[in-house]
Amino acid sequence: MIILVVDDERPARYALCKTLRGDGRTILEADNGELAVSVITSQSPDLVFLDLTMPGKDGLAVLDELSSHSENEIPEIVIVTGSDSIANAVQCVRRGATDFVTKPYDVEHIRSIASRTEHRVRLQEQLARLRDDCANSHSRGPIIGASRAMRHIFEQIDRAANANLPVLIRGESGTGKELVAQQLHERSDRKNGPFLPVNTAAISATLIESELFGHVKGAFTGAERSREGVFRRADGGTLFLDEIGDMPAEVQTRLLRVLQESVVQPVGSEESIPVDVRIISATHQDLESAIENKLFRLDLFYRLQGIEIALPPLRQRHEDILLLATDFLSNSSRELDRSAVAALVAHHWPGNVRELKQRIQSAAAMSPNPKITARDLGLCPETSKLNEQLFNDYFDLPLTEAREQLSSDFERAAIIRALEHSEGNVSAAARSLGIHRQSLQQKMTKLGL
Ligand SMILES: Nc1ncnc2c1ncn2[C@@H]1O[C@H](COP(=O)(O)OP(=O)(O)OP(=O)(O)O)[C@@H](O)[C@H]1O
Repeated sequence: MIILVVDDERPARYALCKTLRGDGRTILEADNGELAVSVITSQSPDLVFLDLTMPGKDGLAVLDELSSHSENEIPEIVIVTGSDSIANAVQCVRRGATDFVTKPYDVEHIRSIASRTEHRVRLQEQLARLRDDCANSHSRGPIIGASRAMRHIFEQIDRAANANLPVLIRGESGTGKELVAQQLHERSDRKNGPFLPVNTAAISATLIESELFGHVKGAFTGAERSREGVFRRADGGTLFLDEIGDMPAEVQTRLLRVLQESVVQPVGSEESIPVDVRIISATHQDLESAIENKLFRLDLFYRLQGIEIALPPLRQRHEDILLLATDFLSNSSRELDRSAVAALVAHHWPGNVRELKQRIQSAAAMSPNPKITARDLGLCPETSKLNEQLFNDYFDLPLTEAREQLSSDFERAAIIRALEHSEGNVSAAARSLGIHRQSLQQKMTKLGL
């Protein structure tokens, strides 16, 4: 804790400083109002004992000046005054001072004021730490998640960021693999270097080598100029190789060489150029079966896998769904209604967070009402429920019974969905289902709708 003692009289300052001395306390002194203002603004003391009567800028003027700097928080200020100027001291309290003491002061009273501030400072520090911990446990940069699985991912990001080993990120499409790769880069010593994402599945097999390693002029028909390639462009930074499960075999071989020797050889060149690049790769493919089927090199797999981070699908982390949904809505004035909340939690999320983001953002843009419904999200609660339980409820039944039950459950869900879409208009629902109105009415009666 920092305490500032302001008094123009040296012996008075000395006595107060002596009274206040203690473990963990830094005591600063100022012998005039000007200096007091400058120390308060530059050192941000936690507690100030301010003499009211001083030549030049007195205590009241110091307070006035501090309150005119509205950007700075006024610290806890205790006015020290003679018994003849209590009225002025009261004035000071009105202008923002916390308290006042009269001279000759009681030493124990002064010490108790300091202890009280010390206690407050400690509580504030604890609160700030808790707030940080809390914010930290729910996000890493733009990555949000409160589930146990995501908190584990956050710990892995923290540990892996500076490990300077390759990282292989696995997970279904839309689970946030690229976001994780970015955070690993942002939190590493390489953060001032480039972060280059390359979708290896999107580059044509004929161009991929030149894309990754570059080429020299004339290396092949159409190579009118030499090209650097992403490895050299990412020198000193991180290269994010996405969809590595779809990389052609000959590129796998050359990539392995770069990883083993840290040199690249541009297409058409004999020259080996050293590169310092950290590789983070990602895939949604089952690499083990690709290896078994000789589609992916085992030695390359081991090279890329240095550290493995496996992102769980969204349907396995229900706690994150509403947290993410609320975050995706944060720039809009819309809210989710109860049907939307139920549907979000029940949906199977085949497209993971990408699908959630897209559904929320499009509902927020398109919904005419302030409350977003399940229908605005394109999620009918009945079908979502069916989706979630799909097949699970039927496995224990004999096959023929299961087939009948499944068919009748599906019919019910399809009818409810069609009726919801047509806002209860039976003719329109029948049209969308491709059946006659009477037939739909009979089915509705049978199903008790
Ligand atoms: N935990 C998360 N918090 C916030 N946004 C997320 C999270 N996970 C994914 N997203 C968002 O979802 C979208 C898809 O994420 P990303 O591109 O990182 O997924 P991916 O696993 O790399 O997908 P793909 O395999 O299809 O390339 C992005 O808009 C991303 O910002």
